[in-house]
Parts: sequence; C-alpha cells; structure tokens
Amino acid sequence: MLLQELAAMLVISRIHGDDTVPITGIQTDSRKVQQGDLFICVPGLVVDGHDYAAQAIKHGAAALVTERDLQVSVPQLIVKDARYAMAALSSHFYGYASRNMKVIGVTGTNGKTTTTYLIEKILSEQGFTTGLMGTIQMKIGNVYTDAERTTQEALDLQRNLRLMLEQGTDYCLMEVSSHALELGRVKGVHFRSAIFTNLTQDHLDYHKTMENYKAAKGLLFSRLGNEFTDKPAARSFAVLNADDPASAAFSQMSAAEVITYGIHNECDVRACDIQVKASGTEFTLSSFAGEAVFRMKLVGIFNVYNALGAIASTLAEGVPLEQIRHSLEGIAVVDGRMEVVSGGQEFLVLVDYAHTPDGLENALKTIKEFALGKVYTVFGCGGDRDRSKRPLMGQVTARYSDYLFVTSDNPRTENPETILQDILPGIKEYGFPEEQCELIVDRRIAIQKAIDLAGPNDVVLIAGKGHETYQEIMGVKHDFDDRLVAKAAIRGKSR
Ligand SMILES: CC(=O)N[C@H]1[C@@H](OP(=O)(O)OP(=O)(O)OC[C@H]2O[C@@H](n3ccc(=O)[nH]c3=O)[C@H](O)[C@@H]2O)O[C@H](CO)[C@@H](O)[C@@H]1O[C@H](C)C(=O)N[C@@H](C)C(=O)N[C@H](CCC(=O)O)C(=O)O
Ligand SMILES: Nc1ncnc2c1ncn2[C@@H]1O[C@H](COP(=O)(O)OP(=O)(O)OP(=O)(O)O)[C@@H](O)[C@H]1O
Ligand SMILES: N[C@H](CCC[C@H](N)C(=O)O)C(=O)O
Ligand SMILES: [Mg+2]
Repeated sequence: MLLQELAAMLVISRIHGDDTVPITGIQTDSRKVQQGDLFICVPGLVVDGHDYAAQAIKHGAAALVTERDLQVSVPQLIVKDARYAMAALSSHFYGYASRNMKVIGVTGTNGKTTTTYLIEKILSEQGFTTGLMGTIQMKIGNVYTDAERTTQEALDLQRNLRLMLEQGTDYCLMEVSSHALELGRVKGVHFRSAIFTNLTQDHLDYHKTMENYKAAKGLLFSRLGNEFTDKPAARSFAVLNADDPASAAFSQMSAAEVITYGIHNECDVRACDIQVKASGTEFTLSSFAGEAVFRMKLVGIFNVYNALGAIASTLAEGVPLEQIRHSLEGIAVVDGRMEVVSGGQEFLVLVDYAHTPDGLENALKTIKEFALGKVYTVFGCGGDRDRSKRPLMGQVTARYSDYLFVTSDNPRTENPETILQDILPGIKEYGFPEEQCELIVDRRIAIQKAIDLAGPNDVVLIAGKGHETYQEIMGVKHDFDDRLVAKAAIRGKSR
C-alpha cells in the first residue's frame, strides 16, 4: 500500500516527502520496526514516541506518522492526533475486518472475562467459529496466546481481527476496558452488540472520577446501531444490566435495540428463585424467548448476572434457549474465577480474581451464603493502580471475613509494605479484631498461614490474582500461581 492511500484516510494531514513510498507494515514501537514499516510516533504518558523516530528509521522505517515536523530523512505524514491516526490507518491497512464478522463487546467493572467466556462457549457449541480477546488470553482460530492487556492497542487489535477473519471467525468476543475506550483503542471497530455488566469503583487513578469512568464506558454504547435495517444479521443490540443505575444513560445514548437483564428490576431476561450453593447456582429464567430452569456449576450470584448477559446476547443471535441452557450448564469453571483448589483437605479453598471492592463483596457474600465454618481471606491491592480503592477493599473484606491475611498483589513499582498500610485503615475503621488480621508481604507465607489455620467446614478465599501466573515486583514478573501455591500449602499444612 502506498503512503498516499493511507494519508487519504485523514482530511487534516499533510505529507512531507515522497507520498508514493510503499508501506508494508505499521508499528508504534520503534523496537519492533522492520524494513518498509510506517512508524507512528505516539506521545504517551510515560515517553514520547517522537523521541524514538531515529531508532525506527535506523531499523528501516519507510515513513513516519508524526504530530509535528521532525526534519527527518524519510517521508512524514503529519497528523493532528497520532492515536486517532493509529486507529484509522490500522483499520484501513487491515481491511476493516470487523465489518465482516460479528464483534460482541463486553464492558463493565467486573464480569467481562467471565461473560465473554460464557458467550464463547454457547456460540462455539452452535458450530460458529469464535475468537476471543481479553484479560486472560486471545484466541484466533484454534490458537490461544496469553494476553498482555485486557484490550489491545488499535494497531494490534486490527491486525488480530484480520487474522481472525482469515481463520473464518464468525464471532469475536471482546472485552472492552474503560482505558481502551478512553484511549481510542476500539475506534473503528464495528460492534454487532455491546454488553454492560456493572459499574463500581476501580481505575480512579486513571479516570479520576466515577463520572469520567462512566462516560468512558458509555462510549461503547454511543457508537452502536446508527441505522435500521431489515437484515437481521446487520442489526445491533445494547445488552444492559437493569439492576445497575448506569444502564439508563447507556440506553439513552445508544441507537441499537436495547435488551435488559437482571434480577431485581423489571427487564427482558430475568432470573428468579435463585439458590446459591458451594457446588453451583440454580435459578428460573423468564425471558422473551420462554422460561427455563438453569442449574449451573458456576458459583455465586454474580455469575447469575454474567449468565443473564450471556443469555440475553445469544438469544438476540437466535440461539434457542434450550441450547443456551445446555451450554451454560456444561461449564465447570472459568479459569481463576471461584476456582476450587482441592488437595484432599476438609475445608474449601477458592482462588478468585476479585480485585475491586465490589468484586470482593460479591465473592465474599456468595461464600457467606454457603460457608458453615469460618472465612479466611487472603488478598492485596495492585501497585501503580487506584489507591483509593485500597481502604475500601480492606473494609469490605473485614465485613465478611473471620480472619484476614493482607498481602502483596503485583506491587509493581511501589513499596509492598506501603500498599498494605494503605489497606489497613479500612480494616481498622470497621473495628476488625487486630489479633485476627495479619499483614504479610510475602504472599506465599500468607497463603500458607491461612491454610494452616483453616479447619473442617471453613473457607479460604485467595483473592486478586485468579488466573495470573506471576507476581510483578519492580518490573520483574516472578512465577507465582495462587492455585499451585495453595496446593503446596495444603500438602505442607502443619498439623
Ligand atoms: C494508561 C495506558 O493504558 N497506557 C498504555 C499506553 O501508554 P502510553 O500512551 O503512556 O505509552 P508510553 O509507554 O508513554 O509510550 C509512548 C509510545 O512510545 C513508544 N515507544 C516506547 C519506548 C521505545 O523504546 N520505543 C517506542 O517506540 C511506545 O510503543 C508508545 O507507542 O500505551 C502503551 C503502548 O501501547 C501501553 O503499554 C500502556 O499500557 C500500560 C502499560 C498499562 O498498564 N495499561 C493498563 C492500565 C491498561 O490498559 N489496563 C486496561 C484495563 C485493565 C482491566 O481493568 O481489565 C487494559 O485494557 O488492559
Ligand atoms: N457480574 C459481576 N459482578 C460483580 N463481581 C463480579 C462479576 N463477575 C465476576 N465478578 C468478580 O470479579 C472478578 C473478576 O471477574 P472477571 O475476570 O470476569 O471480570 P473482568 O471485568 O474481566 O475483570 P478485569 O477488569 O480485570 O478484566 C471475579 O473473580 C469475581 O470475584
Ligand atoms: N486488569 C486489572 C487487573 C488487576 C489484577 C490484580 N492482580 C492487580 O494486579 O491489581 C488491572 O490491571 O488493574
Ligand atoms: Mg477481564
């Protein structure tokens, strides 16, 4: 493709130098540039991509996209907004793949990964080829790769959507984070439907206020369904949680057909007679497509919400209710979400990815519904992330636990001890007994202690890391898997 063809994607742009230079690839990281690539200089929050232009040229960049004239030897496409250019040029370069498959986006504070997994299971069992993009991994065809981020940058995202299309993908299930919406990572993606799970506190380090955070989530819905069509395959749907107050605004800003789900408020797909047990969850579903009793192995009332979002969106795709039920009942666990660790012990050990105040409250409330003995909670808070959620996480764990082990969860560049001290005020404020709370920086020791203390009928919740297989300290990822550490602790339990 010639540089001039890409330049034509932006009205406000000008080329310095030869506009007929061929472009064979696009890169935004100078370290990855190869001969013939177009290097887009992105001004970041940490460094400025313009400072890496020389390195990109040294690696063979055929041209640059910049926000200012850099006086360089290669042709330059000067644009107003490099991030916008990244989305627009990548969409064009990779042939607008999302227009030729159905992309289902899931946004919300908690439940995105789970909901995408449930939908993926239902649709693949209908014989559709599915792709996944989210926190745990990406699936293209039958190949799974570990994910670095929940939602990729526009360049990688467009490239991967293209690869999915080439593998014959019918449906791409995509987690859409608020960072992604705010930073324009999904600009240009044509969404078939968008699902909203819930909005509670997280990421205030980045968004600053809950209003901004909500507005970022809203972007997904404001872009849906701008035309009516008599072709069912071309319609779009906004699938909203009727029990979350943010849904009203999202409903208003979307032109797509709205389908609501929930438990408490009036809605289109509703669960009632819910029973939560350690072995699973049961509920009766009433919907525009009929009624059915669901007996899921997934634990927790929050998983009823995730199931409802999945049911509503797949009913919209025309999947028969009975088959949705069959698929959902077949799912034993979503990796690292309320995952049972068994080593023959007389108490229940659960590894869960709850890493927000609301996520923890949901996980613990669920445990309280079936726990016969005491509840031991091992948890921490991520470094370089929303600090204001730390005391709130302390408070909520104190409310529902008998023993607390406050420990590290990816301190990243922060001092681990400081993070624990940020959590403590919430625990104290609740009036939690001091002798039942320990601050232990080493997560392995914290897990061992909780398991050593637990007795018959007790429950140990190890929260925050779920599927993660590392502990990130000072930019280094050390091997660490809560499930393996818990298993070893059960084996080594001091009697
Ligand atoms: C806040 C945020 O999302 N930041 C992302 C953003 O960073 P940035 O704009 O500050 O970029 P930067 O690091 O300053 O670099 C600027 C440019 O210089 C380039 N560069 C840099 C160094 C070099 O040697 N050569 C070079 O060309 C970079 O490739 C980049 O294009 O662009 C970077 C490059 O793509 C991302 O790595 C970075 O993600 C950071 C690491 C991150 O941690 N993001 C998290 C918060 C995130 O996105 N989380 C969400 C939500 C999680 C959830 O709730 O599930 C997610 O979707 O994962
Ligand atoms: N619908 C829900 N409502 C509240 N909490 C939930 C819900 N679903 C899951 N959780 C809790 O949140 C944790 C994370 O779930 P999941 O990974 O599905 O969310 P996510 O939105 O993908 O998170 P992330 O923002 O990290 O990508 C779970 O382990 C569980 O404790
Ligand atoms: N996607 C979330 C995951 C947090 C998981 C937790 N283990 C942590 O490191 O804080 C984030 O980046 O904020
Ligand atoms: Mg996720």
